[in-house]
Amino acid sequence: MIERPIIALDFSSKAEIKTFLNKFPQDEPLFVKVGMEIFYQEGPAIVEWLKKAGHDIFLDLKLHDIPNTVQRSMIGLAKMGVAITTVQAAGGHQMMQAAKQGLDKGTPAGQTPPQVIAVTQLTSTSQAQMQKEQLVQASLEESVLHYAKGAQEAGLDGVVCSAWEAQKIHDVTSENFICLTPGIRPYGKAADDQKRVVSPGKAYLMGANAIVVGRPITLADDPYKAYQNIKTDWNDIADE
Ligand SMILES: O=C(O)c1cc(=O)[nH]c(=O)n1[C@@H]1O[C@H](COP(=O)(O)O)[C@@H](O)[C@H]1O
Repeated sequence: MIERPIIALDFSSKAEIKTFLNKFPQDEPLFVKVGMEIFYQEGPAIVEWLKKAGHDIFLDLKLHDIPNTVQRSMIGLAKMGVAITTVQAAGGHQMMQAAKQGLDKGTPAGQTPPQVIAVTQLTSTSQAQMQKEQLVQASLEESVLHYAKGAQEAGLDGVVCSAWEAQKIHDVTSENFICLTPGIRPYGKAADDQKRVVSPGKAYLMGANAIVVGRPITLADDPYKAYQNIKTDWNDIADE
């Protein structure tokens, strides 16, 4: 289990991230998510800068391409020294294997390769939407479980999913197969564009191994307080 909530740094510039992180104690190492929004603005330098400040990085670029392209991209990504990265499960078995091979090949000697997890069905997707837009006849849960089994068979470390699916994923894979869950909302907070939302404590009870939280922290009046409250909810139940 990753005890710190992973904070999604969904900002469009380093300056905005600086302002945001200045609201946290400067000696507190965080686990942060660098996603497409900031990565496409600032490039790998943002990862380097956050690492230097002592933070662990989840680099979420959701790779999805032919196996050769994904493998070669992962060789480059592995040099950035991040803890976790992502691919799209829909890219298929061979692509996921290629991602893992690329990370193993690209990781400098003596370092541990990043863990790689597969995005299943986005937490902003509802079952009705999935069936209509992706022309999938299965239920959303069946689709997520199918992707999770495929990711495990391809040698990946886990999946990104909603907490609603986490326990069943563990049942069909293993207890240590990572279920990293976004779509986290403390009780009473707006779901925004998310469809499958769960509170931090409930996510733990439902089998999540890690939570990713963006707007409930980044848009809070007091981000550090919001972070601490979420961390307490997530850890308190986990400690019981
Ligand atoms: O891969 C992700 O991180 C991800 C997958 C998913 O299914 N749903 C999802 O919300 N995310 C990410 O998790 C974060 C959630 O942000 P908030 O909805 O603001 O808490 C965003 O950075 C999303 O990109």
